Amino acid sequence: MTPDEAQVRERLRAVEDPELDEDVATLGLIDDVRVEDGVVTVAVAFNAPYSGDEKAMGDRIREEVEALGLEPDVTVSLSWEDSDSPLPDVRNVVPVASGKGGVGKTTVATNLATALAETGARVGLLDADIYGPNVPGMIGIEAKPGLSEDGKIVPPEADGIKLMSMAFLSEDDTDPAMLRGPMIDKLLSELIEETDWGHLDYLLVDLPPGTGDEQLTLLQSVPVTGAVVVTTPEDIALEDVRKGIRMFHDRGTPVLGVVENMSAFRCPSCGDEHELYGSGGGADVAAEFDVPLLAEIPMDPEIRSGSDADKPVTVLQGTPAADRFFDLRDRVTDRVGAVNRAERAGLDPTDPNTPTVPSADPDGNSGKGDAGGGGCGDGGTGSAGGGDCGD
Ligand SMILES: Nc1ncnc2c1ncn2[C@@H]1O[C@H](COP(=O)(O)OP(=O)(O)OP(=O)(O)O)[C@@H](O)[C@H]1O
Repeated sequence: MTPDEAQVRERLRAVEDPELDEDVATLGLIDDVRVEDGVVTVAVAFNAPYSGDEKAMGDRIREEVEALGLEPDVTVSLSWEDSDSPLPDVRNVVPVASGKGGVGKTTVATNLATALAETGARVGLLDADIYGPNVPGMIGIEAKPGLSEDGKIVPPEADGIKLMSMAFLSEDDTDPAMLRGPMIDKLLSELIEETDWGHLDYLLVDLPPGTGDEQLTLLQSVPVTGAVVVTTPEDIALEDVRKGIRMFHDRGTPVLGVVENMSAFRCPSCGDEHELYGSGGGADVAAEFDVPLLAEIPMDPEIRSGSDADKPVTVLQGTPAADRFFDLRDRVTDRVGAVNRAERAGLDPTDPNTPTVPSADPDGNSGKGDAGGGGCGDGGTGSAGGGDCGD
């Protein structure tokens, strides 16, 4: 006799979530199961396109369905969509922040954006660094934004990334560095909401350094998935990064993790790495706040010349520096997935490493949305090129 939906759900208890230490059915991540003509359609509540963990879980679900003698069709459900959000078509907003200036925040944001775009993810980058909006230069975008028929700003695009920057504003006699308080709030909100981003898997935001009003404006105006916090290893930077992490946690915003930049000097001739400013500071701060250390990126002339030549180093494949950023991308997508799934499961998304008994109904009847939305290969939005669930 063909197994029914309840039996399939029971079988899916064998699929463990690697971050939340619980199975996907118990966590309430199976939105729907349908059995029809030997095909099982499973709609999963995953929302981190190109996350290796979510791809692996998709593969495991397929294996379990096949073991029941049925053909699997794993799709991403649309239950994540939030029509009340000011950015309903943007799946994940990820600010890149730093406690102090000059630590390499923009370098990390631009390289992370190009590394994400390299996978095929739909990526936007908002350069909200009011005091030094330098992303267009670093990423090599010369085109200016356009205007759509319905009056929205159309961001220029390069290397698969849509970019909006405070730098574009200086064209109309407005020096962003002269702006203060409410004007900054207004401009930032406009840049975010009046831009026609289209469907995005990830919108990265290069925040101004520090822990002031501009950062808070952003946190208030859009639903932030989680922040990447960048620091250098020396003590003074670490003190500032602590403030940054506290700011996010005080507002209930998850911190995806810490990036220690310029953690050592990579000698271009011998390839060895030499610690100039000490090491392990980023790891210590990450441990102190119980968030992951996402990457240790050495000071590398390739990274520097990449920014100077308007090409993030991740556009060049196969260099040691590019590989660090590809690893960072993989960690970030997995963490985005973990934070989203923790929230979905009723766990504390600011602390997904500490699972508690989930409040979700173990039968998966979360009551949120229905299944059958876009397949795992299309990011659940119906258009091409999005999420990857192991197809
Ligand atoms: N790992 C690295 N190796 C070599 N050079 C780097 C590295 N990270 C950043 N740089 C260089 O350091 C300079 C400052 O970096 P970046 O502009 O990214 O810092 P920032 O934190 O965004 O600064 P700001 O606070 O001014 O916005 C740039 O010239 C960049 O190319």
